[in-house]
Amino acid sequence: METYIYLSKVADKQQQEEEQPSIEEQEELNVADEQQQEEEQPAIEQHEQQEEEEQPAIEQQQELEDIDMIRNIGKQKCSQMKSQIMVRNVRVFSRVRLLLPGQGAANSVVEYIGEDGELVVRNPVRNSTKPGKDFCMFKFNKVYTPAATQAEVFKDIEPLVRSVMDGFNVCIFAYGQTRSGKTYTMTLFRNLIVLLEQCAKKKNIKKKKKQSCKKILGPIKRFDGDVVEYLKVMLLSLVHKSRAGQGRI
Ligand SMILES: Nc1ncnc2c1ncn2[C@@H]1O[C@H](COP(=O)(O)OP(=O)(O)OP(=O)(O)O)[C@@H](O)[C@H]1O
Repeated sequence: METYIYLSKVADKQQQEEEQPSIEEQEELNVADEQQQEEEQPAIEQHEQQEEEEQPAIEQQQELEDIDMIRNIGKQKCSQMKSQIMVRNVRVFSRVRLLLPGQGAANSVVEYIGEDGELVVRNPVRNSTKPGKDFCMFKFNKVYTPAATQAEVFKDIEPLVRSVMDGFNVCIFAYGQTRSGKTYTMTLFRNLIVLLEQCAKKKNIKKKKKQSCKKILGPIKRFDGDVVEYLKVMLLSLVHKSRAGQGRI
């Protein structure tokens, strides 16, 4: 193999020497080249000038394409956001109430509270004969431990009030068995009323926002009683309407 390469190299060298033009021939070739270049020069200049003239148009076209692309991305993002909002339209939070005096810790059925909304409860029927049925896991948007304060819960509800001020319809309600802490949690609405009142009084705020706040506050103020009671009445009337087939929740 090595011998073959060597021979081929020698042959190549001989061929190159034969193909090499003489000095006179080379000079002739150079002159011809220069002549050709001179002839082509105006055409090249014309082409360059044309490119220069077309450049702003190309840049403009590019700009328009970029704007189109940004718009399309914007539209996609908007529809993505819309679907995300739809998915997150209903949020379910669970609040585990602390045990009240007289309720022994042994009676608690809560086995595990995860940070991502997992809640594992134990079957209160002891010595269940069905294996695998002793524990049940639920998934919520968030689970508040018995240590969670009212302020912590309110922090998550507050953005909903802000969206009410922006004109969105929001419904918050508590559901659970008796003495599970619904009224206790709903007293947070007193804080919401304070927020709405502040919004309605603010000077540097949009007219639409002010109107939304006043619209909600109006019937609450006219109600002769506590705000939580007002909300209970509202919810109850909705349930009655729904039962009578006149409306729905
Ligand atoms: N997170 C909590 N921390 C401290 N005490 C609580 C908590 N949640 C509820 N409680 C107390 O538990 C008791 C029952 O709560 P609450 O009255 O809110 O229950 P409820 O679900 O509204 O009951 P009902 O359905 O009978 O109206 C009250 O004495 C309340 O103060």
